[in-house]
Amino acid sequence: MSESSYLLKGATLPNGQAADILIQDGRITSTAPGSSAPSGAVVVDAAGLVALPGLVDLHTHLREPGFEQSETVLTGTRAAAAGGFTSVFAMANTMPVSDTAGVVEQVQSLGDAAGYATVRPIGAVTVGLAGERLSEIGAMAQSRAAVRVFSDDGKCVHDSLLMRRALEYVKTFDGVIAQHAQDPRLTENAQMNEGALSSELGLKGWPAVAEESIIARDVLLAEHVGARLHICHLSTAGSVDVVRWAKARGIPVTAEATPHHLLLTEDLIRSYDARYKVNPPLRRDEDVQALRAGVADGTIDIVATDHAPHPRESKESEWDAASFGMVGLESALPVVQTALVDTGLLGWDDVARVLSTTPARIGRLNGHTHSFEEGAPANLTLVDPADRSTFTLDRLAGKSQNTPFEGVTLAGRVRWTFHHGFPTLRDGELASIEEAAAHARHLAREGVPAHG
Ligand SMILES: NC(=O)N[C@@H](CC(=O)O)C(=O)O
Ligand SMILES: [Zn+2]
Ligand SMILES: [Zn+2]
Repeated sequence: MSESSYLLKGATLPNGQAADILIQDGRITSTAPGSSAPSGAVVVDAAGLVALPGLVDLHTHLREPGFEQSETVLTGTRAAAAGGFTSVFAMANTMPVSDTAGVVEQVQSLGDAAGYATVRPIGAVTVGLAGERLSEIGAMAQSRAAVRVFSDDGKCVHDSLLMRRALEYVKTFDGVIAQHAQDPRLTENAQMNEGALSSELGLKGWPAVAEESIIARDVLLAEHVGARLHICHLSTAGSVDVVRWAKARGIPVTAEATPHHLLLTEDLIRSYDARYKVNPPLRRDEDVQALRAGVADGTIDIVATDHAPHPRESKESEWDAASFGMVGLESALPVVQTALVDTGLLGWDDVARVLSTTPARIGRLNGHTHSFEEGAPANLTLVDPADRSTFTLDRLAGKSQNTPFEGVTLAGRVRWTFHHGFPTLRDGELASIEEAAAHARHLAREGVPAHG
C-alpha cells in the first residue's frame, strides 16, 4: 500500500499559530501557511480546528489477554484513535498478569498488528499483582517490548520494602514505578468517598488519607532511592498538597489526574448507578477544584484516562457488587476542554503538554514523535473546539459502554487522528480494521520502531 499525502489546510497549532500541515510518507514535511497541495494529496479543510500532537495515554486498560469480553488490544486502540490518541500504555492487570517478558511481548505484538495506535505495555511490579515478590522487571525492560513503566495498578504496592526495591531496580534503566496509591487496610470493602454522604447513603467509606498516606510514603522512598515515581489517578486535595510539597523538595515525582476526577463529584452516587463506581472514588467539589488547580499550576503533570472497560453485567448489579471503573478514551479530550480549557485554566499548548508531550516523556516514548517540527512522524489529532454536544453511547468505539458521560453536554470533539501519517480517524469515522492492519504492515516493512 502506498501511503497518501495529506494537506491539513488552515489548522491552528497549540501555540495559536495558523498552519497548513503537510503530511508525506508518514511525516510532517511542512507547517508553513499558504502551502499548496502536491498532486495526489488529500486536502482536509482544517479551518477552525486545533491541531494537537497525537495524544498519549499513560494509563489504559486494554484487558487482553484474559478479559476479552471487556476489551481487546484491537477494540481498545480503536477507542484510542476515536479519542485522538496515537499511543497508549497498557496496564498490567490482565490474565495472565503482564509480569513476564512473554506477556508484555504478546501485548506489544497485538498492538503492532492492529495499526490504530502505538501500544506500550506496562509491566507488573510484583508477580501476579500479589504484592509479595518482585516480577521479572529486568527481563521485561530488556525484552522486545522495552518496558519502562511498571505498575500493579488495580492494587497498591503496599509493602514498603518491595516498593523500595522496585524503585531501586527501575532506577538502573531510567524506568518509573506508577503507583496506585491505596492503603488496603484503610479501604477494606470501601465503596465510595468517606464523608457525610457515605454515611447518609449507607455505603462503606474510603478515606482520603488512604491515598494521601501512601503518596507521602512513596515520595519519601523515591527521594531516598533517587528513582522516578509516578502517582496514578490523584483524587483528593490532600494528594495535590503532598505532591506539591514533594516537587518543591526536588523529588522526582510525577502525577496524573483522570478526566472523570476533574469533572464529576460523589453527589452522582445518590442515584446508586454503578456507572459512577470507580477506583479511586469520585470525591467532593473541593477535591475537583484542587485537582484542577493542580493541573493548572503543573503539580499534576498529566491527564490520563484510566480507561477501564467492564461488561454490562458487572455494572448492572447492586452498588456493592459492581465493578470499579469507567471507560475514558473517547471522552477524554471533550472533558479536558470542558473542565480545564473553557474554564480558562489551560490553553491548547497546555493541553498538548498534559495529554501528549509530558506523558510521552514520563513513559520514555521516542521524543520526536509528538511535535510539529519538520520531519517529525505525523502523529497528531484535529479537534473542533466549537463543538458542543451531548455525549452519546454511539461515540464509544471500544467493546464496553460503562461511561459516566452519557447524556452530558461536553465541549470539543476529535475529528481526525493520524498515526504515522495514516488517518485512523477521518472526520469522525474510524479507519476499517483492514486498512489499519495494512498500515501496521507498512510500518513494520519500513522498520518504524514500535516505541515510536
Ligand atoms: N480504575 C478502576 O476503577 N478500575 C481499574 C483499576 C484501577 O485503575 O485501579 C480496572 O482495572 O478496572
Ligand atoms: Zn488504579
Ligand atoms: Zn487503572
